[in-house]
Amino acid sequence: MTTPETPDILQDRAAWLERAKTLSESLPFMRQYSDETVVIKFGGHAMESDDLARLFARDIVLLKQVGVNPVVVHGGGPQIDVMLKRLDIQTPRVDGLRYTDEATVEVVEMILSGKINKQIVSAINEAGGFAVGLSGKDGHLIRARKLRRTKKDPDSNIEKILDLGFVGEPAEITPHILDVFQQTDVIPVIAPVGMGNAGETFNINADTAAGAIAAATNARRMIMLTDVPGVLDKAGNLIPEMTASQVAGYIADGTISGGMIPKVETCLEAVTQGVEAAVILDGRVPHAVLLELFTPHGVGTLIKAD
Ligand SMILES: Nc1ncnc2c1ncn2[C@@H]1O[C@H](COP(=O)(O)OP(=O)(O)O)[C@@H](O)[C@H]1O
Ligand SMILES: CC(=O)N[C@@H](CCC(=O)OP(=O)(O)O)C(=O)O
Repeated sequence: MTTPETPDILQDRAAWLERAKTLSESLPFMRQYSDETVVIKFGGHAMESDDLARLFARDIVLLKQVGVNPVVVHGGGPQIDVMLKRLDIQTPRVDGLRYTDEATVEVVEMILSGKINKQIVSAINEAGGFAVGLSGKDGHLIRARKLRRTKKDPDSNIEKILDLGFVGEPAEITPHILDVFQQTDVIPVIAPVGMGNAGETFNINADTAAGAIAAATNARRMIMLTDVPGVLDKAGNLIPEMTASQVAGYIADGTISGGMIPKVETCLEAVTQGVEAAVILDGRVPHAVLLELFTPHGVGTLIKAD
């Protein structure tokens, strides 16, 4: 005899069966990444919704639980913007990088190493994980130096040296402290702040820091979570795959601009240095990391060497 609940129960059962099937199908992918390091860059835009930040934290805990070694490197650009505005400090950006004077670098370190880092650590710990927050200063993880970069002056066509103040770049990564965590249940969460030889603090673009850490840890994959579906062409369509020479062309013709420049450059650098694949993904999509790693339905832009 059927009761009024029967259809619901059957529906529930079908839904759970579907979930069990999905889980079972992800087994070969999980095996593929078992004991492998995956560096995940969690961008400031991707973390703006509390719900998404909670889902992200759960996904990171799940990765660790199934034997992957996730290393989280986070940004916080929009959150730094808010604090600088409150303090009435004006800072321009050049090609996606924040000009960083002495007052700004203090705020950058406070927001990245203090506020955001601890928010992510807390979210992962609340989700049942065991996260530890570090900045590039801890354990000499990121020894930094002043960023050396030139830019062509559009009028004279002459390469000019860019002086971005306390913007740094990784000079040397000492992954020793991360190696220690790999043998344990600890999930490292890294703020992109580094120390120079003279003890000065450098503000490092989070994408750049993630790339350097991915290369130094021989990561299998680097995943960049941001607030767009990936790299878009001029008509707004997703570019599913890009090689080094295509990246250069897209930057030159203005298709790729602003914060997307350090992202694609970092991905290229990472794959050139041995990271198997670098992907730019939409962090606003729930479970974007799990979809990318454990299903054949990864979406976004994959960056490959030429
Ligand atoms: N070709 C492009 N495709 C997609 N986004 C682009 C492109 N060129 C520039 N962008 C900009 O880059 C931004 C992502 O970089 P950024 O703001 O630094 O993100 P995050 O905070 O996640 O690091 C996008 O929101 C978009 O405004
Ligand atoms: C030099 C430089 O630009 N540093 C970045 C560091 C944070 C960051 O990269 O955050 P997102 O990943 O959210 O953009 C900044 O000051 O905003």
